[in-house]
Amino acid sequence: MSDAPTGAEAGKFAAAMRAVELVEDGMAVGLGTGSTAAWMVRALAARAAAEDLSLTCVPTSTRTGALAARLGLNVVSLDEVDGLDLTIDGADEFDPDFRLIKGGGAAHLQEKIVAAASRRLVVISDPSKQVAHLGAFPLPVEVTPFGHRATLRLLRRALEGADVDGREITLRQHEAVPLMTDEGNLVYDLHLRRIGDPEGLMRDLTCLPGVVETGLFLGLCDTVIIGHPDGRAETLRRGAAPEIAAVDMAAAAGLPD
Ligand SMILES: O=C[C@H](O)[C@H](O)[C@H](O)COP(=O)(O)O
Repeated sequence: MSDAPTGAEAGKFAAAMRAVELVEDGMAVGLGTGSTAAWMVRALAARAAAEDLSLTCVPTSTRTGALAARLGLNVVSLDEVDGLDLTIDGADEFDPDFRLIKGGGAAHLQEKIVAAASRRLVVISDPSKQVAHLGAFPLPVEVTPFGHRATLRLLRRALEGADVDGREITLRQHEAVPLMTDEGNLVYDLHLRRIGDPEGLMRDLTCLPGVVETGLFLGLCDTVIIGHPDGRAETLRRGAAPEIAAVDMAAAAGLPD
């Protein structure tokens, strides 16, 4: 049990609560990673227990898998299912075409594989992630540890001709050492400030030897739910008018930790 969330956390909670309403009995569901996705896992666990839902859940990171299993969800690996009905995940940025930057928590490789195996990817967000153009959030690029300095040189060269406003690249650190992803790789963060051509940039980066995956999610997401701190959850769908629903914010106190 926990205190009622405030500020951005309240928005994340509202979005998560609204998103889990999309889950139906019998579904195979992809579980995203991050602080917003953690609200969703808790909300889903509460709903599954209250309604005795039979769900199969595929996590996108070891930490999400541990949380989901601890809260009693039926957790399996992606290779144990034929596909997923729905994945619910957070994002670091989304633009008006529902193009995303993900990977602030370094989980974007597994997240993208799970999203691509899902019929739908629904993003849950607080209002701060909505942007006119991608790129203010540094773009994560997962690379193999082998030859990563050579890969860095290739990344620098690829950015020379790219339609971006910044070109600084940093190696992601965790507790003063290079961060290692769940897949044993490293992450370079590309500080681009503005990405003029996300599709072209993704093509130019993913073809480089040593690059495993980028945090650009293009053409994968069809719905974004923005949670507001006052409990409004705004659902944006491609080609449809936004829908607003009110979420019971008091329900946060009843979620399992
Ligand atoms: O690698 C992490 C994921 O892509 C997250 O979904 C993303 O960073 C958003 O995380 P949060 O909900 O904590 O802002």
